[in-house]
Amino acid sequence: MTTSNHPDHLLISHVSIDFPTPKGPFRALDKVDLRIEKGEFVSIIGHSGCGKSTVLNIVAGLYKATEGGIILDGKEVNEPGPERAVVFQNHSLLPWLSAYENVELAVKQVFKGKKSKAEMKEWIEHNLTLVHMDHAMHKRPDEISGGMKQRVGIARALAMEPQVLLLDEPFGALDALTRAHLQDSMMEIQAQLGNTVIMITHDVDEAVLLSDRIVMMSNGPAATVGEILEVNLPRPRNRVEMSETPEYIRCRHAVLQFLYERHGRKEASTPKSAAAATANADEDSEPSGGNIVKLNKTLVKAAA
Ligand SMILES: Nc1ncnc2c1ncn2[C@@H]1O[C@H](COP(=O)(O)OP(=O)(O)OP(=O)(O)O)[C@@H](O)[C@H]1O
Repeated sequence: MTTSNHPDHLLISHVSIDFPTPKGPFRALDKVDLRIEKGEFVSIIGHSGCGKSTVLNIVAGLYKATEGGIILDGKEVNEPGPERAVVFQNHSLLPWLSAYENVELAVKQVFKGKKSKAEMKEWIEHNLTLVHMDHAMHKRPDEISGGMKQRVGIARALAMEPQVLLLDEPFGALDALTRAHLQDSMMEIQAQLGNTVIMITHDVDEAVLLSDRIVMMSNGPAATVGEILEVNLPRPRNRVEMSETPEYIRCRHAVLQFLYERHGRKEASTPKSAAAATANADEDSEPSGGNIVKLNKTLVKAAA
């Protein structure tokens, strides 16, 4: 874990949220507390619907906590800002713009008046190169693969020079091989830039491979932080070499046990043992259509 003189770089303090419903307020989160250090990579894992995206949306400033709040470097944040960039599961690129132009939009928003035209061009190209998209920067989203689109989304977020990168299942829609490549790229980028990252995932191996700490959430309603696991694996991490180390196996087992033995979903008809369970916490989740609806809701809010 990165050491820092600012242990409370990002503070999620006593966050609760009630959503209005026809039957009255629905408490989705109850007293979520989390302290994150600068440069730390934290994953949030939990069963579908427990409130992971809600936590991320509150940190992003897209949702407002009913109680408690978010403090970044000593200042309360309650609206979106470029210092907290979000990458969603399904890329949110504008289809009529090239990869370069999509990144340019964000860069202009943040650096207008601060960087010259030439500096902006260099910065956009630098960020696209960082995610290995320099060869296709003038292609439009419909001309590139899903993995490449996610890379552009990550470049766009990084180009805003955020202090905190918020990743909402960034690799969830990708095939296993592309997902592995992007996970490796993400580790390289984070080693280079030292961003603070909060990533939501359903994938236990992804959480163990990438994280300094894994935050395991209890089931909702009124979900909260159940347990926090420290991943004491040295960096740089190599997925093949690491997969058989005792620490990797310990972490993987701890997460599976939390998810399937201590916090198994109540509605699951047959209880699963940690050993029998797949490493993907999404196994019990709702159809992905729910996620798409939720994503659209978030994007509409972000655009408003
Ligand atoms: N805008 C909203 N209005 C009402 N209820 C909401 C709203 N957003 C989320 N919820 C509810 O809050 C709970 C947490 O939802 P959230 O999307 O944060 O869960 P999640 O853990 O991210 O789920 P998944 O893993 O399926 O993406 C769910 O019960 C959801 O139905």
